[in-house]
Amino acid sequence: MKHIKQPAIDTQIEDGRIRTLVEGMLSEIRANGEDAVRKYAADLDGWTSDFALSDEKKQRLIAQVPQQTRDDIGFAFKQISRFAKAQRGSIQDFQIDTEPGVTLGQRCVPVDCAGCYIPGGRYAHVASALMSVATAKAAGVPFVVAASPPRGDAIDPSVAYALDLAGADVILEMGGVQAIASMALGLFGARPADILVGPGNAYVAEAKRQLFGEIGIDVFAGPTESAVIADDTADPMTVAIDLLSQAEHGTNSPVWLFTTSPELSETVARIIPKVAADWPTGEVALTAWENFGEVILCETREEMAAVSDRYACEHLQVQTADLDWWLNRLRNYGSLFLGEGSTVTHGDKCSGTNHILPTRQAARYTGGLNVMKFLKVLTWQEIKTDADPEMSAVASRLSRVEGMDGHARACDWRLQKFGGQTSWDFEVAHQVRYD
Ligand SMILES: NC(=O)c1ccc[n+]([C@@H]2O[C@H](COP(=O)([O-])OP(=O)(O)OC[C@H]3O[C@@H](n4cnc5c(N)ncnc54)[C@H](O)[C@@H]3O)[C@@H](O)[C@H]2O)c1
Ligand SMILES: [Zn+2]
Repeated sequence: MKHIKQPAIDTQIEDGRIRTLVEGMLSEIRANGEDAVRKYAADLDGWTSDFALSDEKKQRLIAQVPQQTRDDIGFAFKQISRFAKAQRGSIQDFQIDTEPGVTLGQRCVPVDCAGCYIPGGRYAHVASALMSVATAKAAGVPFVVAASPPRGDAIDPSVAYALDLAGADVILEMGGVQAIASMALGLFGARPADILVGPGNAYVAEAKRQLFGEIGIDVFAGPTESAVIADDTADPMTVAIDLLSQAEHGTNSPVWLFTTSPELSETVARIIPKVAADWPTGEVALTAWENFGEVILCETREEMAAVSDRYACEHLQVQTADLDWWLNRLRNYGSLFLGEGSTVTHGDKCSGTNHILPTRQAARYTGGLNVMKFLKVLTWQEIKTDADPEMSAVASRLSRVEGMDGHARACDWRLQKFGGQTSWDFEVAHQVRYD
């Protein structure tokens, strides 16, 4: 494997700066609550109005949304909900009788309240509003709080429409770390969230990371990443456009090309600046390409697969002759886009799979947002008093192997009470009981 193009910037230094800054903001908000949030919203976003979006203002915003946009948001909502509901159907409650009188079960119970962050700094992330809220609702979450940074004197009207359509119960016009903290702590009349979901910039992703434990989070969904795997059958122009289209997310959005074709790698690197020349967002995309773009030339498809799995990219496109081989072989990615007909934009906006996906190699251990993230898989059991006593006898003996005599006695008591077996002198227990 050979690096044809390397990134120009070291992300480690930036990570340390953001970690410290977010730590300070969260502790300030814990100490001074809503006052601290108001200060950050004013300083960072120039916002000094109320945060909770009133019904009257929401209706005014929604009225501004053109019919075509409503229809398109409706289309995306339908696709995303269909996929999410199919996911919900794929995980079931069940119970199983493992022995006579022994029943074990699983129940999938949604969290009470989800906090959904919808980014809105550089772009109005309309689709993100659907991805999080519609998925939470498909999972059966009864109460959803959403927060999105205001753009001018309100959140984006199309975001307001999408949030309303998807069923958000409370909407906060607020962005960044302060919005994440407000949803976690239940400030400004919002219920404290049990889980925080949604993508965001490096500050937002870091705030979620630091709050994890105290509150659930979906995934580490920071600045967008994209990679293309291409062999010599791929069209260099399609590859260049696809890489640039995702680099558009922000100047810290890396894009990677893994290829076995020296010609393709050379052509793509050469044409990228020319392709971006007339894009309205070309400067952002090109800066991201310069700062973080990488091109890696591999000897074989096996080596490409290994490199790709190591990068564990958020979005992964495959433009090769042998798509089935790749689908079966690849193990680490947030979402996979197979063939030249699929591009990340399809999944980002409306095809139906979720676009809130793991970044920074988190795809090694998790997929993206899905209904399961909002569900707790709870287990239960009923061991009948006339069940085979062996269950209690084994539990008792294993407890003593571990040195836990109290645990053992909880079973010994039952063995004696229901099975007539004695392995312990029950005199004291009887005395206490009949005193
Ligand atoms: N991983 C995913 O699934 C996924 C999906 C879509 C978008 N994204 C990412 O979401 C991000 C959206 O970023 P964005 O910035 O446009 O919107 P954002 O809403 O995430 O962030 C805007 C907020 O950041 C805060 N902020 C800005 N500068 C700050 C500073 N110096 N210190 C503290 N806080 C500051 C402000 O309060 C502002 O409201 C992009 O990085 C994009 O790549 C990721
Ligand atoms: Zn994207």
